[in-house]
This record gives sequence, C-alpha cells and structure tokens, in this order.
Amino acid sequence: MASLLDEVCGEVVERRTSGRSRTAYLHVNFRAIAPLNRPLQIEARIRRSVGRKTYVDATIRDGETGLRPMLRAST
Ligand SMILES: CCCCCCCCCCCCCCCC(=O)SCCNC(=O)CCNC(=O)[C@H](O)C(C)(C)COP(=O)(O)OP(=O)(O)OC[C@H]1O[C@@H](n2cnc3c(N)ncnc32)[C@H](O)[C@@H]1OP(=O)(O)O
Repeated sequence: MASLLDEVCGEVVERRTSGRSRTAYLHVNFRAIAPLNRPLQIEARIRRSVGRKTYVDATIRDGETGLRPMLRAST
C-alpha cells in the first residue's frame, strides 16, 4: 500500500512538473484495514511547490463505497 501511494504521488509530480523527481520522504497513516480483492480508489494531489520541492497528499479509499480514507500519505 505504501509503495502504491509512493508510485501515485511520483506519477502526479512527473505529470505536473517539469524534470525528473524522486521521493525524499513518505509519511503514511494506516487508518483502516484495506480489503483484498476489491477495487481501490487512489487520489493524489499537489499540496504546494516550493522551488524544486513538491509536496503531495494522497489517499486510498474503498473503490466501491468511496467512504473515508483507509490510508493517507504525504510526501
Ligand atoms: C503520459 C505521461 C506519463 C508519465 C508517467 C510518468 C510515470 C513516472 C512514475 C514515477 C513514479 C515515481 C515513483 C517515485 C518513487 C521514487 O522516487 S523511488 C526513489 C526513492 N527516493 C530516492 O532514492 C531519493 C534518495 N535521496 C536523494 O536523492 C536525495 O537525498 C534528495 C531527496 C534528492 C535530496 O538531496 P539534495 O537535493 O542533495 O538534498 P539537500 O540539498 O541536502 O536538501 C535540499 C532540500 O530538501 C530537503 N530535504 C532533503 N532530504 C529530505 C528528506 N529526506 N525529507 C525532507 N526534506 C528533505 C532539505 O531540508 C533541503 O530543504 P531546504 O533547506 O532547501 O528548504
């Protein structure tokens, strides 16, 4: 799950900014158990950019209910 969040955050930055990027840190909150064999809804958005640093927030929700996030990440 953490790798998935890292990947999605990295992809958002790659698509929205110029140049190559890499993760400096990844903070993950595990808020609830993620279900197996169910679709997941993953969202990532850029919170702010300062110089060459880009701050990203991401969530994983149950893809069927879309209810409160099971995981939250910030990078
Ligand atoms: C159709 C189109 C499709 C496109 C589709 C593309 C798909 C594309 C998918 C991509 C998907 C990617 C997925 C990503 C997954 C990986 O990124 S994997 C790589 C994992 N990350 C790494 O290996 C990074 C290893 N670390 C480093 O390279 C270096 O430590 C860093 C992070 C670049 C920093 O190095 P540096 O720039 O030399 O650091 P330094 O000058 O000391 O510090 C610069 C600033 O950053 C801050 N900083 C440095 N390290 C840290 C840290 N760990 N935490 C917090 N702050 C830090 C410093 O405090 C400093 O802040 P200021 O004083 O400027 O305010």
